[in-house]
Amino acid sequence: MSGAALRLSGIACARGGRLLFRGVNLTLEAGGSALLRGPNGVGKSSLMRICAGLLREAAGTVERCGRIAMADERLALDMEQSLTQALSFWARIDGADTAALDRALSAMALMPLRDMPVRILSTGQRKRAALARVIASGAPVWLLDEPGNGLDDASLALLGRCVEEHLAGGGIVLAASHQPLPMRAPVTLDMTDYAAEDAA
Ligand SMILES: Nc1ncnc2c1ncn2[C@@H]1O[C@H](COP(=O)(O)OP(=O)(O)OP(=O)(O)O)[C@@H](O)[C@H]1O
Repeated sequence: MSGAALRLSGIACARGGRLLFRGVNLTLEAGGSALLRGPNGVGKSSLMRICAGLLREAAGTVERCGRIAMADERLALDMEQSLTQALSFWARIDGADTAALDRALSAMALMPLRDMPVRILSTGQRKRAALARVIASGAPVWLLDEPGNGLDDASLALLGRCVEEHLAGGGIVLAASHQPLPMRAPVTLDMTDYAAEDAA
């Protein structure tokens, strides 16, 4: 994963014709992590989507080196399939092999649930499944939007271990969260510092 990077320069974001924030600069190189903080509606998810290339920036530049995997509130797993089948769909797209998927399932303590239909999984189990997809992808750049939502203490600790291993292997993690996350010394961006005057 050496060579992974995410570089934001002078990023501004407008939604619904309203300028939300501007002037966001952030450079993450291999092994780097950052945490986005700030109140509801300040634009954390919007910035994540700009980083993923899912939303166009109103100004500035985004430089991405390495594939990106994102986990947000959208589960994007087929409810009618078993957890393994649903994750295998993405593993094929991501170019991940069965061993990588099994490692990700184990990392998120999902092995006992692997044959369960996605629709019966609990909130926290679904969140762990979404994280397993990111882990299995092998993408160096992880974008985690509220990854701790619904996770109990044990699952949060699992997430912390996965993040640590990913960073140690030269990966990059950008997370947005209202709750403390088990990340060691991330760069912290308070998005209120970048709020546009006309943002409500
Ligand atoms: N598709 C859209 N069209 C117009 N406005 C939008 C759209 N999506 C989001 N917004 C607005 O953009 C603003 C920022 O939303 P965003 O989800 O980025 O905030 P956030 O900081 O992640 O909030 P939260 O802490 O609640 O998750 C909000 O005011 C929201 O209503």
